[in-house]
Amino acid sequence: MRTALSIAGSDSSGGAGVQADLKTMTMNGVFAMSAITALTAQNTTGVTGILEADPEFLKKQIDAVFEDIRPDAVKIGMVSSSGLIKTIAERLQHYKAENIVVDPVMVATSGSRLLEEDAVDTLKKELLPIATVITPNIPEAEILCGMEIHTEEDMVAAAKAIYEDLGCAVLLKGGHNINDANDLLYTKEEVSWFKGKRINNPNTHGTGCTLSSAIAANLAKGFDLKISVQRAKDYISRALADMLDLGAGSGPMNHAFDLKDEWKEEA
Ligand SMILES: Nc1ncnc2c1ncn2[C@@H]1O[C@H](COP(=O)(O)OP(=O)(O)OP(=O)(O)O)[C@@H](O)[C@H]1O
Ligand SMILES: Cc1ncc(CO)c(N)n1
Repeated sequence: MRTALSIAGSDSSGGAGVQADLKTMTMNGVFAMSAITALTAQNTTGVTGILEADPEFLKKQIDAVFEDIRPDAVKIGMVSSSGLIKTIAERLQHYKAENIVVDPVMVATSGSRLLEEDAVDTLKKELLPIATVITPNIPEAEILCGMEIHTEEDMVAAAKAIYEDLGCAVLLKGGHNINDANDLLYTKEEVSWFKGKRINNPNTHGTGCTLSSAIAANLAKGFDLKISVQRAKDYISRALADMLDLGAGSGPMNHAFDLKDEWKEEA
């Protein structure tokens, strides 16, 4: 069985973070493991507390995984602060990890900061350049490239600027657009659009975590990046279409839908 590791924060309400990652990876047919960067006390209405792991303990978790069950892919979500980012980058390079998907999580859907402001530079210098692909949403991409994004042309220009600055493929997510949910993949070879019909579901807590984990799971199974992104997009559309409605705020997606074997198959 193929394997994947989520390096991310815990979401007590189960919709985002490590909990979303493990559900998504399992549904996509890989064995899922975790190294937790931070505990959050969180629900659909917001984050009420954050307790970071210390970098030495995060290192122990990553070492425990790599020295026993080497992951075929690694997804990285909430990294919280510079010390944790440096530890992750150093360990992944040490183990020559492959298929690294970084979701540069900065602010939760509810508005709480999940990355310290002064850690953005460390993220850009140390972690993003070693990624196979990064998956910023529009506000995150604006911070990474310093330009405003209003149109699809702006999305192409921003993804190009980030690619040229950091050297990693960029999947710029359009989930924050009003009318559609079109994502743009910018790689060394080509620019591809993944067109998505916007599903009228306000419960989008954890969409970014789910998409990046589904990409990692499909890379782990041997699909190339473009196919992995398409399969991940199909997965998230299916999960959103279930219209689960839990909690008072932006609720989580359903992952426990009837499983088709095609979600699990390897390349
Ligand atoms: N209402 C929707 N209908 C269809 N697809 C959506 C919808 N909302 C988001 N998506 C898709 O979900 C994925 C995640 O996108 P989004 O831009 O919402 O990420 P994010 O802001 O990082 O998520 P998070 O809310 O977890 O921080 C993208 O593929 C996006 O196109
Ligand atoms: C722990 C955690 N990671 C990521 C996100 C982004 O959705 C969140 N809300 N919580």
